[in-house]
Amino acid sequence: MRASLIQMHVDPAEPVNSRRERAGSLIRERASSDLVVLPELWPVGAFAFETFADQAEPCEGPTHQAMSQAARDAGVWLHAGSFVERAPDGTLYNTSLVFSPDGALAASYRKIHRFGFDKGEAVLMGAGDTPVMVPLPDTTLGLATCYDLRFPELFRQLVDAGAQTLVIPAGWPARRRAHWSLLARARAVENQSYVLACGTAGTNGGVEQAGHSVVVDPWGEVLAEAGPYEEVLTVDLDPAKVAKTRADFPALRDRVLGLDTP
Ligand SMILES: NC(=O)CCC(=O)C(=O)O
Repeated sequence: MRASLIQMHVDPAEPVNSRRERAGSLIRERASSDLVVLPELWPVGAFAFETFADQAEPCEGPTHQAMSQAARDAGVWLHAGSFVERAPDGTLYNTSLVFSPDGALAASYRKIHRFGFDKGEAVLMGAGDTPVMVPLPDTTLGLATCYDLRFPELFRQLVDAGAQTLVIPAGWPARRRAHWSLLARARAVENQSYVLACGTAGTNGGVEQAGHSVVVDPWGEVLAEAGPYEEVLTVDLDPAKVAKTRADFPALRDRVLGLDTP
């Protein structure tokens, strides 16, 4: 299974429409991949909070349409990263979309853990409350977004429900790059799963982005890692490696659940 992670440069100087077109072109260039992944909030920038309300779209807005078309043109499964969704009741969400190769929407996921503590995304957006998985022909995706990476219980829930490949679009800041790399590997090792973690390059909202998108295998080996600039990582995954790792080193089986609270 060939996966491509498109680490886009997100710069407020580039109009959203042209970035959307550019994303479509980059996806079409990856027609030889089975799965293409984009980062978090690439239309606007994960830290460009002041633009969220203006750039919010209904679920079937321009980003949905452009990504559906690109998935169909390329004939790929597309995790289209996330965009600012305006729900019918007016609430904003950080929403990821996954399209099948015929361009149909296969799944959407509203980010559960909002970043910013008492400001930014945490106050501007509503929180999702539903973990989401997407069955592909060769693997089952478990979806998470950026700050979710810090919450291992979400990933364990996804894995318990059958996820084998954890997909994490992000807009992770450069100053916490060490956490990003460490946590991506940790989630792969502890869950004996592939991790596809796709970030952005550039600076938005005054926050320099880390880049360094990474693909980690179920044993924790880094199969590919991007640098700090716009870049596409393409990696061949062996879906059977998940079951093999879990059988050869059955740590997931050895969990002890339901211990008394000390
Ligand atoms: N967009 C985000 O979720 C940023 C997360 C982050 O900066 C961190 O966890 O650190």
